[in-house]
Order: sequence, then structure tokens, then C-alpha cells
Amino acid sequence: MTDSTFAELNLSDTILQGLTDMGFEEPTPVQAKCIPTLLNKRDVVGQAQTGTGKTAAFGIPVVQQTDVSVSEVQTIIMCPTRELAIQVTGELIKIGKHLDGLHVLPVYGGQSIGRQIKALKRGAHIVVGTPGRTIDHLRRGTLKLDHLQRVVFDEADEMLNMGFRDDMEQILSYADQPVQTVMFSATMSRGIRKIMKRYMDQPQTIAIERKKVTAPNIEQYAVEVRDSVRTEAIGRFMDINDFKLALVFCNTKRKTEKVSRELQSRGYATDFINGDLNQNQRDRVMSKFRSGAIDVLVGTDVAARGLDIDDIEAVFNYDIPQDPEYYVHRIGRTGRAGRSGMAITFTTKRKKKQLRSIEKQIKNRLNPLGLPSVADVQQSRVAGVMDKLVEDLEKGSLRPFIEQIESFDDDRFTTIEIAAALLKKATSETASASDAPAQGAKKYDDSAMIKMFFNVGKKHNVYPGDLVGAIAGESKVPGNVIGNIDIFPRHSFVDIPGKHVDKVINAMNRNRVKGKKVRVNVA
Ligand SMILES: Nc1ncnc2c1ncn2[C@@H]1O[C@H](COP(=O)(O)OP(=O)(O)OP(=O)(O)O)[C@@H](O)[C@H]1O
Ligand SMILES: [Mg+2]
Repeated sequence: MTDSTFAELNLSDTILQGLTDMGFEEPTPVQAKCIPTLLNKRDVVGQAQTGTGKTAAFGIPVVQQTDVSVSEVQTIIMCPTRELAIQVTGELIKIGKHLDGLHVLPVYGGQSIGRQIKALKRGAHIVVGTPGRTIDHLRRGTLKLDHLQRVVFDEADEMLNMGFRDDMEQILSYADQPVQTVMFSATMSRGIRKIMKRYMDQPQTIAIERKKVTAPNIEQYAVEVRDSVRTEAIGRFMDINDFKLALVFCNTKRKTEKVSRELQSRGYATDFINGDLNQNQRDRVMSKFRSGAIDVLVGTDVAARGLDIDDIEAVFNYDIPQDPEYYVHRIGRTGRAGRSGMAITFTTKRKKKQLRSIEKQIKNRLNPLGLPSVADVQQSRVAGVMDKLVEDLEKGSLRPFIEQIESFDDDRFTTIEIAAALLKKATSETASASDAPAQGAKKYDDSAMIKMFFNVGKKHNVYPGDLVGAIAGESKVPGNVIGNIDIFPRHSFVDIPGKHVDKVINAMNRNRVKGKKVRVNVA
């Protein structure tokens, strides 16, 4: 952080109050530098690493300079994706929480245009939009820029790269009066900065210079594995590190669905996001991820820029991104606001060149990291259980259990053996579905057992060839009569004797997976 305070930046009391409510104690470096310059109405090119508070760096002066008594659009903020427009709107509303009558309106494709037109008629002070829909409103005359004072381009290099350049020009051309033009991003090559300056009037460049373009608190690793092992690897890394939320990036839309399905069949709560989903689906997936209802999100680069979700502890590059800038933004979804994060990029010998070129451009080497073995995963599970045991021991109140162990009247076992058996049981109860064999595996168990995995309360798609099974009976005791399928928690495993397979399949067909073709592999 910096030595300055928000109070020193000439901010109104209402804004200071909003920032306090947000838990912002002091400005980040990019905020300390940009806020005064933006309040002076200068054009600004702002560059700072991912997760360092660029949104508030432009958001605070935008809100402060809004005259709520004038019911007209005074600021347009452009974002490359819908999710980002929604998020930035949310942050501005929080900053202006105590500014009575402030209207911030997100405007993006996929949402009813009629509703947006009505909202614009009612009067919005700040519009946060994606280019296509914003231009649509400009052409229809439903968005008027007579009172426009500033335009902010978040992820500005992306806007210029993605062929949004015409869009930018158009938007700027709709205002007759000179407007303050502001561009922000974590990545800005010299070439891009040059282009930006064409749209600006003596812009001040504010770059928070750091040795590296990537955020400092992200540990970056390269893991060399065969392509077919990547999903298994994600599972093992998830288990060994117990990540709260993780984001997996693929280079194609099709792969996001496939990888998500593979992870799901390994017992993880996952979903995918890409540009083919409709807006409702996209909103639903994002809110599930933000609320922790799913713990792994698999996405294309639509999820690479700007998204700010606190608990993302790891980013996986299932595919190496096509360009180094995207590497920076993808891994920047973790390690935000001073938190730490882990970025794991899968590679093979053949892809070394691709990786080197990214390393060269980001001026950073990725540390080589091996795939955790099954034994490693098991060991970390034991360590996790032991930690919890120590917690319980410290808490005390174990008397009733001590008495039970004391009355356990079997000379054949020592106390240590009993403890070991309990530990074995506890660790197998936390075992994750990633222990399950890969999809399509024929033989996976040395006994005539099937293993299965499903998530609690989740609807599952089952595909031909998927490895499936079910818990036997309500008591969760293998071999009991199977009346219905008990969907059990992610971190548990149950063995079912092979002779019950038919009953399992019948029960599954009656319940969750009705109508789907199911193949159960029995060793
Ligand atoms: N002054 C502050 N004090 C504490 N937290 C802050 C402060 N400013 C911003 N944050 C928090 O830091 C996180 C990252 O901020 P933000 O999303 O603006 O990053 P960014 O620089 O735009 O990153 P990206 O390049 O990925 O878009 C957010 O959760 C935000 O609320
Ligand atoms: Mg941002």
C-alpha cells in the first residue's frame, strides 16, 4: 500500500464513508497516483498489475465528479465482457452508496434492450457498457451524450486489440464536446500506448513500475504432463492444496465443457463458461462460482480479464494461452489485493517453445513442478485429518469418547492400533473422487467392487461410457438393500459388492439418471 490516506485525496465525506464501508483503509499505489490526476480532469493512461485496485482508481473520481442533480449520462465506462460490466457497476454502486440518487446502469448484450431503454429514460448518471450494446443505444438515440464528460476504457488494450477500435471511435464521435478519456489495463505494450494516445489529449501516463508484469504474490508453476493426464492432475492439485475456488482456462469453448464434465465425474462441483452460453446461463454460472456453490470454473478467455472473486486460490492453464498478455490476465484472477495465489500451467516437451516465448515476454520463469503422486495426496489427507484431530484434542470435552475407548474390551489391539484404525477411517472418509480411475478405465479395482461418486444435491449428466456407481442403501453400508440412491458428499467413497450392481443400476435409472444410458464397469 502507500503512505497516503484517502482523506488526503480531497474526496467528499460521502465517498470516504463508502470506502470505509468497503473496508478500504488506504489507497493502493495506482489509486494514490491516479485519483488526483483524474480529479484534475486530465486524460490518463493507467497501468498497474492485476488485482491492485484499478477499478476504484477510476471509479472513485468518476463517482466524486458526478452531479446527481443533473439526470443525464455524465460518464461512460467501457468493458470488454458482460461479466466485467456487471462487476464494475457493482463496485461503483458501493463507492457511491452514500451519494443519494446516484444511478449506475450496466448496458450489455443478452439482456432485454427494452428494460435498458426504460432505465436510460429514467436517467442514469454513469453507464457501464460493452461496446456492441452501447453503440446500439447510441444509434437508436436511447443513449444521449449531450452531458457526457468522460469515457473510461477498462481493459483498454483488449478493446483496441479486439477490433473494438472502430467502436471506440464511434463512441467518442457521439459527443460533440471534448471529453476526458481514460484508459486502464494491467498490460499495455508500447505499441498500444501509442495508439491510445491518438484518442487522447496530452495524456498523463501513470504506470506503477514493477520488475514483473505479473502480480508478485502469485506462485507460478509449469507442470509437464501428458495431455491426457491434465484433468487427473487438476484433481490431485485441488486435493493436496485444498483450494477453495479454482479457475481452469481452456483455449476453446468445446474443451471447457469437456473438462468441466470430466472434473464433475471425478466428484468436483464444477461448471463452465464460454461465449456460447446465453446470458442467463452465464449469470447463473458466475453467481454459483461467486457463492461457492461450485468450486471449479472452467472457462475460455471470457473469464480472463478483470474478474474479481476473492476466494480464487488457483488458476490452471489447461492449455497454454495463445499470447503472453492473456497469461498475465488469466493468472491474475488469483493473488488479488495482496492475497497469495497459485498458477499452474500444463505443458509438454512439444509445447516448450510456446512456454518459453511467454516466459520471455513476461520476463519471468515458471518453476517446474511435478505431478503429486497418489501417495502425496494421501499424505496430505492424513495431515489434514491430523490437524483437525489436534484441534479437537485442544478443545477437550472428549470424556465420553475416552470412556468408550477405555471400555473397548479387546486385548488384541493396542491404543495406538485403535488410533491408527480411526485415522484410516477418517482419511478414507475425506478421500476425494479424484482417486477414481480415469474415464473409460476397464479395470480399476482389485476386488469385485464398483466405486462411485456423485455430488450432494447436484443433478448429474451421465454419458455413455462414464464410470458410475451408487451407494448401497440408506445406511451407507455396502451390501444393504438398495431402495434409492443416496447421493453422498464429495469427499467420500463407498464400495459396493459386484452382485448388487443390477440393483444399483435400477435404482439409478429410477432416480437421478433416468433415461440416460449408463455403463458400469466391474472388475
Ligand atoms: N484501497 C483498497 N484497499 C483494499 N482493497 C482494495 C482497495 N482497492 C481495491 N481493493 C480490492 O482489490 C481487489 C482488486 O481490485 P480490482 O478488481 O480493481 O483490480 P484491478 O487492478 O482492476 O485488476 P485486473 O487487472 O485484474 O482488472 C478488489 O476486490 C477490490 O475491492
Ligand atoms: Mg480491473
